[in-house]
Amino acid sequence: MGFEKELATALEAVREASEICRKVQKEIAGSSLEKDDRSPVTIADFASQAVVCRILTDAFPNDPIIGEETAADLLSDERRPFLDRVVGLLTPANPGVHAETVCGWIDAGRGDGGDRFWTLDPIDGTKGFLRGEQYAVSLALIVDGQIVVSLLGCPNLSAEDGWDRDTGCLFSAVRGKGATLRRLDGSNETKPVRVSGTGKASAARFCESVESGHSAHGRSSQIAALLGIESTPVRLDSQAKYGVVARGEADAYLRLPTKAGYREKIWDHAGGVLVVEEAGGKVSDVDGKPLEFTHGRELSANRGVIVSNGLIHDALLEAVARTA
Ligand SMILES: Nc1ncnc2c1ncn2[C@@H]1O[C@H](COP(=O)(O)O)[C@@H](OP(=O)(O)O)[C@H]1O
Ligand SMILES: [Mg+2]
Ligand SMILES: [Mg+2]
Ligand SMILES: [Mg+2]
Repeated sequence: MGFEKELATALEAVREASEICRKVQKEIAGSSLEKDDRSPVTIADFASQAVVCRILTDAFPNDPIIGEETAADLLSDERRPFLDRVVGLLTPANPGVHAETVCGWIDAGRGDGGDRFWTLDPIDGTKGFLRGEQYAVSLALIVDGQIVVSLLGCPNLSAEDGWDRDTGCLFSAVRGKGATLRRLDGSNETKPVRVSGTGKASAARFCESVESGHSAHGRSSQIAALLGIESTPVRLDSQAKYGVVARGEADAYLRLPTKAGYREKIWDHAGGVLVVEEAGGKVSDVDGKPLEFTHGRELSANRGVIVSNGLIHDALLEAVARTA
């Protein structure tokens, strides 16, 4: 199956959501609040989830969506002004839309898994978004446990080679059909995406999370030292890290477990994984096992994530094991 309709619908959804995110990021002050787990969320996270869920549900009414956000975080009286701002972001494209309708769109992302479902991170890297740095809109379709379509909209990641640098870029992949880069505007010009050819682990350029609470920075420098790597890792937020490995600007992305018990969420990876794999790279957990997208909202069978150009993957896993 070619998944043409799925890809076209997902491209439209990620583009529309990214446009809203860009608009909010220009006037970000006062646009965020804290969730029960103390992590930040902004009006753009909710608006992005609403837009993507609306577009997906229109096109594929039977497909469940597992999204990060829930409208429950907007429903107290004191948060009503915040909800009204989310509605305001959706009004230009949906004149007269009501708060209840918007909450319904957001909660279309509360689906369960199954044989065929979508997973959505409406803004991955919310902390980066708030700092004016990298973030991504991440969307993937999973069928029978396999990611078959994946997209990463990266509004603050420059497109390469003469493309307008301010446009941002959009990675996509369909299983068996390769990975592709587009500008984030309406243009449909595409470029193939390929990982680097770096075969010597000592020459590897790492990237990792900005947030040391999300990935153990100390351990990644031990791993780099073991491999004889002298360059310092590039730190950037969000699944944009998958994008930079996919297009060969970095050779590996290490996400090393921190405090015991944290399980990675499927939406923090699904959009990036297939882009890297279809670009010729490899993704596994720290034990070398493939990521399993068949256990609901979490990657509960995996610990950490190692992403590479493929060529240096075994060397990375060996060094990871030696620092365990
Ligand atoms: N203790 C933890 N360990 C690993 N990841 C965590 C974490 N706490 C939060 N995260 C996840 O890290 C994601 C951001 O990753 P990165 O640091 O690569 O930008 C967050 O996504 P959101 O920003 O969508 O909430 C969040 O889901
Ligand atoms: Mg979050
Ligand atoms: Mg995320
Ligand atoms: Mg998020």
